[in-house]
Amino acid sequence: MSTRIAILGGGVMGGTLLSALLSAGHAPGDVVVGEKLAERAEELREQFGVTVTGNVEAVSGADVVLVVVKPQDVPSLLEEIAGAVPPDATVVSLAAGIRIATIEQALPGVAVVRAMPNTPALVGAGMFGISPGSTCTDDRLELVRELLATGGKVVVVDESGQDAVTAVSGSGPAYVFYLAEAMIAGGVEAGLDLETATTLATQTIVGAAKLLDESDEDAAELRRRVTSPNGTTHAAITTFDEQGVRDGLVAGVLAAARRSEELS
Ligand SMILES: NC(=O)C1=CN([C@@H]2O[C@H](COP(=O)(O)OP(=O)(O)OC[C@H]3O[C@@H](n4cnc5c(N)ncnc54)[C@H](O)[C@@H]3O)[C@@H](O)[C@H]2O)C=CC1
Ligand SMILES: O=C(O)[C@@H]1CCC=N1
Repeated sequence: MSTRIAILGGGVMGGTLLSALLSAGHAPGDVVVGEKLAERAEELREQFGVTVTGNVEAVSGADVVLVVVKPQDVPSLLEEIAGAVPPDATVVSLAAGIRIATIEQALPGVAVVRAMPNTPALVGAGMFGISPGSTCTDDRLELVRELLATGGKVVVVDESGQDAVTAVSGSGPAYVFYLAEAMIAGGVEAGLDLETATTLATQTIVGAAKLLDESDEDAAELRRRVTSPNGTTHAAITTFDEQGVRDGLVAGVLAAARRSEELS
């Protein structure tokens, strides 16, 4: 039998998951969205042909409930759906910093999975780190893995690793966009027009990411292969090191992990 899915919160990430699930062949009739903004609800109905309704109605009969509202909206949402979630449903929270224990306390007896997504899921190239709750069986975790895999790659980590996952892949797309902004700015300063600099930087990041993904070599070796002795890359990397760019990036990732810990 097909899996019935409720998506609570149809914003950027909820809409992304909805789109990924339907593209992967889940029937619009098997997905119900709970979205409180009337205008957004209408948009989702029109674009995807799914039912968009209240949260309580959305979770009734669901096998899997995806919680995709902002972290600060999670406690009241859990309170709202507490009596309505089927006892054999699996609840997946994608909200940054919300602990499994918090959800298990709010929904006693219900199996929980915590997941950290990222925005490249918008183009089917997302990264999800998922952690099973105390009563989540391997079968349920596998079902959640399969559902999220429609939007990208999925790794299973212990919940204690979620702050690090958030720091590397959750926030990570922003680091790459930051690099892109800097490469474009450098290109313009070196004499290119903005459009050309943007095309060069974008395709370079896409190509390097693809090479890193598909090559058997690690990042350090791939970098070494671009770097001729005393050449242009050497000049750039030496300057990055002198200016503390690498250390700054490592410190930034650690700051994100600490912030994630603070927020939960
Ligand atoms: N955007 C990102 O890069 C990432 C987002 N996340 C997580 O995904 C979750 C959602 O984030 P976004 O989609 O970016 O936010 P968003 O603001 O675009 O979407 C949230 C949606 O939930 C709706 N909503 C709020 N309260 C509701 C309620 N009680 N019932 C039904 N709908 C309700 C809002 O109207 C909105 O459409 C957050 O918890 C965030 O931590 C996690 C990692 C990355
Ligand atoms: O910046 C944030 O707090 C969220 C979590 C991961 C990505 N965005």
